[in-house]
Amino acid sequence: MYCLPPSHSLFFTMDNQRSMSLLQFIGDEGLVPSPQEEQKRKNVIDSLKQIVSSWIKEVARRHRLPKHHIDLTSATILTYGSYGLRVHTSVSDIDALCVAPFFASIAEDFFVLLHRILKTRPEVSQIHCVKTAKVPLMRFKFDGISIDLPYARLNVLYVPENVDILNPFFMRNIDDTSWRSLSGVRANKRILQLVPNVENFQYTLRCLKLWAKRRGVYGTLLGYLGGVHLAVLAAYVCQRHPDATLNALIVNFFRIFAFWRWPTPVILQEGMLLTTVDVIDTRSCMPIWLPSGPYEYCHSNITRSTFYRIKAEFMRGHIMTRDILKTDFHWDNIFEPFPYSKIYSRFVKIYLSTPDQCQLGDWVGWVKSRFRGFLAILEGVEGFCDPNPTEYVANEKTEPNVAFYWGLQPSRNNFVDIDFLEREFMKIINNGYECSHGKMELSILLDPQLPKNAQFDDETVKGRKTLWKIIDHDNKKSSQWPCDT
Ligand SMILES: Nc1ncnc2c1ncn2[C@@H]1O[C@H](COP(=O)(O)OP(=O)(O)OP(=O)(O)O)[C@@H](O)[C@H]1O
Ligand SMILES: [Mg+2]
Ligand SMILES: [Mg+2]
Repeated sequence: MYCLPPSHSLFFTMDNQRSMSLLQFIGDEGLVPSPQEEQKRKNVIDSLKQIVSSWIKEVARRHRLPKHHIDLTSATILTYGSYGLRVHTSVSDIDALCVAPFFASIAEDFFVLLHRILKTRPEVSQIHCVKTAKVPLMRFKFDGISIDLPYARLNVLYVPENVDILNPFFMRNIDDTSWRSLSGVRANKRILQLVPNVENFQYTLRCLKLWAKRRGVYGTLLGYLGGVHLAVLAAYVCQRHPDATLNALIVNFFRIFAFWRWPTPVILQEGMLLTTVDVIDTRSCMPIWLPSGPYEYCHSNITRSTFYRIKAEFMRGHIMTRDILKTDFHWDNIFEPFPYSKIYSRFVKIYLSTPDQCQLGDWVGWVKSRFRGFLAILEGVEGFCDPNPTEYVANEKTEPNVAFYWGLQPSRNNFVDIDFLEREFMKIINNGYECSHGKMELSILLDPQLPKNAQFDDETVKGRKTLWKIIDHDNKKSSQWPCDT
């Protein structure tokens, strides 16, 4: 238990020092966007609000609503995700929910008309629709910033600009898709209401997101933790330690979750709303409550292997942070990139390419959205697999490409029926894909066969090698949630 004897001033000094050096570390890492970057994001959101305001008038006209209804009607944009929690970095996406009145349909008015309007805007590029996901959305760049734009309809004619979607009035008789789309906004709002000190929570979450990315355990599509999972875990620690410093919150995070008795669900305290008997989520080995409704859980693709990896990382964090008097303590070590090439001697390489650069994003995004199925097959064959979320690009190849290297355990005979794996994975990929196909090749590599200059561990990352480069995970990712049908 991280508990300080009040008289022990050395503990307080060390605790404060570590908090200060962590704040310094966050600053040095450039995690917090500059005021200019923030202003750019605000401008983008204002523009989106204007676009949906005039779009909804046009929709009302097309539906032949009476003139006074057309004058009255309105739609808005609500931000959520890491931007809504104010824990985004300069390369994070903006998760922006379009909320409109009941008469604007998702199939025609949102995915056709609004799509057309957005497509003609000079600021918009790379726009595409993800219609078959649990949370259907449009994804595009606006002035270079990635936007996820899902859609919800409320049973009203006029949606106030800052509509309070925690108010049951607005949630009456809404359809399932709208409910799911609204749950991200609702969850964010509840989290911010439930934490005792929002600023402490935000700093803690920023640190945890960086830690999870560096340690290779960030990304729902790969079976790891997403931003929303970490937000709830961070909020849980903040609730239990309302007066703790930043250092103490991080220390407590590792301590609590290193010893958590999964699958006991992580549930934020909020009065007597929940009874654990009612809400146990039996499908996930790491159930984390989504605070948008009493029976909702964060969606998760965690597998046996990734569960093991995440738990090992919690324990590593605990062991490294538990001793407040440790003299050679440096935050750099906690956030050290996971050294794949030192840990694993075998890898499965997933190589994806397209003839054309502009097809690559869609192809890679789709294949990533099918990783869950491939992971299950690979785990069945190999027993264990560590899906390193980092995307690498082979610059020596002429075709646009992305490669993944997932760690495998040593095997006695090293035989893997790669053709079988490739066939099975292709079956999963082919199911439902409508755009033009790229190439997908699987191979098994032993450690010495890794591309010499790939940035696999901390030393090479610091070495800034040029032949292979890492695509920034934030920048290049396709959202974990929407593709996950
Ligand atoms: N697995 C999930 N289960 C439930 N809700 C999810 C899940 N993944 C995403 N969401 C919802 O969508 C929002 C945006 O997801 P997104 O993938 O953009 O992550 P994020 O929290 O914004 O972090 P990042 O900074 O990586 O974008 C989340 O905050 C959450 O409300
Ligand atoms: Mg996001
Ligand atoms: Mg997103």
